[in-house]
Amino acid sequence: MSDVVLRTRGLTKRYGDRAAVEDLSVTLERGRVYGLIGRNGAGKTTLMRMVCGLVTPTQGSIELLGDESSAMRQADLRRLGCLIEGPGLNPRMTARQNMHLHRILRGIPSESVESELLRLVGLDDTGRKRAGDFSLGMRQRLGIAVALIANPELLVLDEPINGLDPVGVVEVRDLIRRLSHERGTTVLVSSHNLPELYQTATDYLIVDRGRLCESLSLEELDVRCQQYLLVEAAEPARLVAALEAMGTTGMRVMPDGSVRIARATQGDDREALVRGLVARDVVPTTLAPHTETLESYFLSVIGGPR
Ligand SMILES: Nc1ncnc2c1ncn2[C@@H]1O[C@H](COP(=O)(O)OP(=O)(O)OP(=O)(O)O)[C@@H](O)[C@H]1O
Repeated sequence: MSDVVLRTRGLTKRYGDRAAVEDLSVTLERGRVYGLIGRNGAGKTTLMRMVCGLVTPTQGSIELLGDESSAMRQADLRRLGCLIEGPGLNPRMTARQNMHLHRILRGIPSESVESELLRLVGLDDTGRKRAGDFSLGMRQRLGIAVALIANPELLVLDEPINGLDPVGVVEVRDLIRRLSHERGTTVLVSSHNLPELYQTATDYLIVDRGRLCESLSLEELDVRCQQYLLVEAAEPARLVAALEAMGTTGMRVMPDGSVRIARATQGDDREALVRGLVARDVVPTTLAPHTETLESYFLSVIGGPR
């Protein structure tokens, strides 16, 4: 069985002459949790809507579970569950009745799936309480249970923790983790809460202005988020040339012209660094140790706040 669950190639969605998503190619593998990161309007929801067949791409292709077609077939979409822009629940129905309704609508014969999923999301003891009286966290979990009704291999969640209190956030996080660990479900989840995403995702997709800026695993992120020395000078190009001439390793030039030097590779001989730069007629205006977080890494990739 292939480990690739979803592959997009050159995926583009234009509204008028504006591209919401442009030439975006990603590969999602089985059992991994992909955190989709981008500022407001970056194209996250549009990408998710295309993946879920809710919006037709202007260009490019989506291959779901090895099956490629510009308009994905209904059978493929059954293997995909999504929670985009709030769960489609009937507020007058109980959790069980909502599950029952969606099971019948999706044509799933096995009734036992209702109890099984309600147990999985921790809503098996809500009895006669109606969904309209649930907390936001309970509603989100019920929405996820509904999205899971056809036992999908890919689950797409657009900002599932938006508006949740800390308890609700932990509940959704635990649920996502369990789904990937215990069921091998692949999850694509967007969030603006980067510290939370850091605890949930195994991989990160950073998008900006509709384009994929970077795709990296948690392990790669951790390597990059190690401690580093931030070096800045009045003329970034001369700074970089001087550092290269000094044989500096583990160096990363940022969009703002600053340079990050991984301390693991270069050590922490700041004095030698200053001497080397000054000898090459470059005076560092900043030379300071830093530790990167997912948040600062994200900002460094997209070029900082606009
Ligand atoms: N139906 C539509 N018609 C016209 N423009 C749209 C439509 N849907 C999205 N857009 C535009 O596409 C761009 C990307 O929007 P999208 O909702 O995908 O971003 P996002 O990353 O999900 O943002 P947010 O984090 O605020 O939810 C935005 O400029 C938005 O205005």
